[in-house]
Formats: sequence, C-alpha cells, structure tokens
Amino acid sequence: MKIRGLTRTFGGRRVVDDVSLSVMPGQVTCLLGPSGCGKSTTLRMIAGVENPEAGEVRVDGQVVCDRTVRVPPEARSIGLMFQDFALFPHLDVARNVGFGLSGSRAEVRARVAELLERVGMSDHIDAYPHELSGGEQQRVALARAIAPRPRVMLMDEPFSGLDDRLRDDIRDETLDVLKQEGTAVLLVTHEPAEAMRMADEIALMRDGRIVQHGAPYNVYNAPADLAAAAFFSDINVIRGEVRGALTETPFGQFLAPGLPDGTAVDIVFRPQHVRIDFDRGGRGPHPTAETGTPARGVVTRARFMGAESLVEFRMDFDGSILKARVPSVFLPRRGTALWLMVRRDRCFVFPRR
Ligand SMILES: Nc1ncnc2c1ncn2[C@@H]1O[C@H](COP(=O)(O)OP(=O)(O)OP(=O)(O)O)[C@@H](O)[C@H]1O
Repeated sequence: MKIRGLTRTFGGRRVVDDVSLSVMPGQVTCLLGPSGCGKSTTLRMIAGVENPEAGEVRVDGQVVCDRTVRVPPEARSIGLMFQDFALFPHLDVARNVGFGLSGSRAEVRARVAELLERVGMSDHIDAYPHELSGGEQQRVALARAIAPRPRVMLMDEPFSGLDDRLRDDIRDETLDVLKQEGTAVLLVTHEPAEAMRMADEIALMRDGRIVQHGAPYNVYNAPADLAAAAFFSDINVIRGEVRGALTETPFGQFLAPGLPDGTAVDIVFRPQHVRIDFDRGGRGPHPTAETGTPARGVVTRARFMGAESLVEFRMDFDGSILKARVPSVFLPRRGTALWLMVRRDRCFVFPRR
C-alpha cells in the first residue's frame, strides 16, 4: 500500500498535512504519535470513510483514492480492526467470521474453520460474542477482518481494551497471523512500547506531519529532534553552545558537527545511559573515552522499580535535576553525593528551538 500527500483540514486547521508512506506486504508500519496528531484521520482516509482534500491512496498499485477516483470502502481490499469495532452480538462466531465472505456454503464453512483454527478459536465456533472474554472476542475480530483476504489491514489501537498480560500475547499472535497472510499492516498507536514491539517501521507523527520514519531501532537511537527523543522515554537535557564544531559541558566535550559557532544546543541523553560511581573524598572516577568527564550530584530521590532503580540528582554544576536508571542493586540514599557519567555515544546534540 502506498499513500502520497494525504491532506485534510478541519475548521481551518490541517490535521493531516501532506502525509506519505508505504507498507509492503507482510510488513507492519506503526503510525505513532500523541493524541490528536491526526493518526485516526489518516487511517480513515485510507479506509475511505473520510475524504482527503489532496493526495492519493494505492493498494497493490491500483489507485483507490485520488482527486477523481473514489473507490468505496468495501471495494478497497482493506480490512479494519478498531478497538470499538465490535462483533455482531446476534450472530455466533462462525457467522461473524463468515459475514463478509462470498462463495458456496461449503467454501465459506471451510474458510471459517481454517481461520478459527488459525486464531485458536475452533472450540468456540457456536458461541455468541457475550459468551467470550475480551481476548477471545479480539481473536474472532481478527479472523473476521482477515477472512476476505484483504491486501491491507488498518488497525487503530486494537489492543487497548485488553489487560497487559493478555495484550502482549494477542499482539504477538495477531502479528504472526497477519505476516503469514502477507497482509500490509498499518497500525495506529500512541504507545511507543507497543510500536517498538510490533513495528517493522515506525512513522512518528506530530501536528499532522510525519516527522521521522524508520526501523524502531533507528528511530529510538537516532531521534530527529528533542521531541522525538522525549516521546520514547524520559530524557535529560543540558544546555551548551557550539565552538569549533564542539560543545563544552560539565560532562566534557560533545561533537556538534555542521553547527556554526554560537549555536545554542541541547545535549540530550536517556536516563539509562547515565552511569553512577562513588564519591572518593570529593573526587570521582577518571574520565574515559566512553563516558567522558564525571560530574558530581546529590541524590534527591531514589525509587526501587524491580529490575532497576530510578535515581534523581541535583547537580553541583548548576543545580539542575538529572535522572539515572541504574541496576536495582543500587538504591542510594537521599543526600548521598555521587558522580555521574554519560555514555557519550548515546547523547544527541540538537540546535535549541
Ligand atoms: N470530523 C471532525 N471534525 C472536526 N475535527 C476533527 C474531526 N475529526 C478529527 N478532528 C480533529 O482532528 C485532530 C486529529 O484527530 P485524530 O482523531 O486524527 O487524532 P489522533 O492522532 O488519532 O488522536 P487520538 O489518538 O486521540 O484518536 C483532532 O484535533 C480532532 O479533534
């Protein structure tokens, strides 16, 4: 599936602004962004229930929507799975799944049986939706959505109604089924963890635009800007200024390639890339190439989180607060002086906006 230049305005505001992306068969792209950034509107235009002002949608190379063509939603070979896209309450599982299928009764019955087997619901073929748990209903909804073999599946927060444990299982199972079918999947979510778990590609959306697009690893480890970094985790920010393609900070020098002298920059790093070490009579550990110069801070808060501790420091150099995530064998007391170092290869330098 390929979309190009999709644009939609509501009340004079461009809620979707020139959005382009493509999803290959058997691939999952997550449209990730905060509430209200235009994700659902994008999906609705692809599905055909909302009309774009500009742009084009292609499924398998065929135009299903542009300035002149408007293929109706049911003829686009697009399946939908939305959180509130309920099963028909008055139909049993078999008839829910077979609802949109054409062919002889025997063919429909065979396809329904195959799909229910695939999603592990064969034992519930005669059940009605109210007799099923949320997870079971979701499995049936998946079987129903893939029954007509759509080339594209659009999913809008489809797992948000499920509790955490179940959600992980259903996500993985759903992905397996869609990959086996070779469906191109576009999944909308506002949860970075969900996107990273499910996506081959993440398209990060903000204010109606795609601000970054790439594999989860790359989007997480090479964010396009400060907001993109902050969307995936807590971040620490220290300020600097560029001199000779470098910026000097209490943690040592950082490269600022391509930025002219005098540019104000934010040096950004995630709490898990902070190392801590003991105070040795007012001195810290030696600087290293990996972690640069240590800087001293005093613990203002430390929380035990199971696998790790979240520790906050007030830094000696300017009184600012920095956060560190460290293995939970460390749970320093409030008021303890410690030395912080940051993984230099995990810091991002952005011009300040
Ligand atoms: N039919 C409509 N009329 C007017 N404004 C609309 C309409 N549909 C959406 N909007 C506005 O467009 C913006 C984007 O909405 P959209 O539902 O696409 O965002 P979203 O990123 O999916 O958010 P959420 O995750 O909360 O659903 C919002 O400000 C919303 O209020």
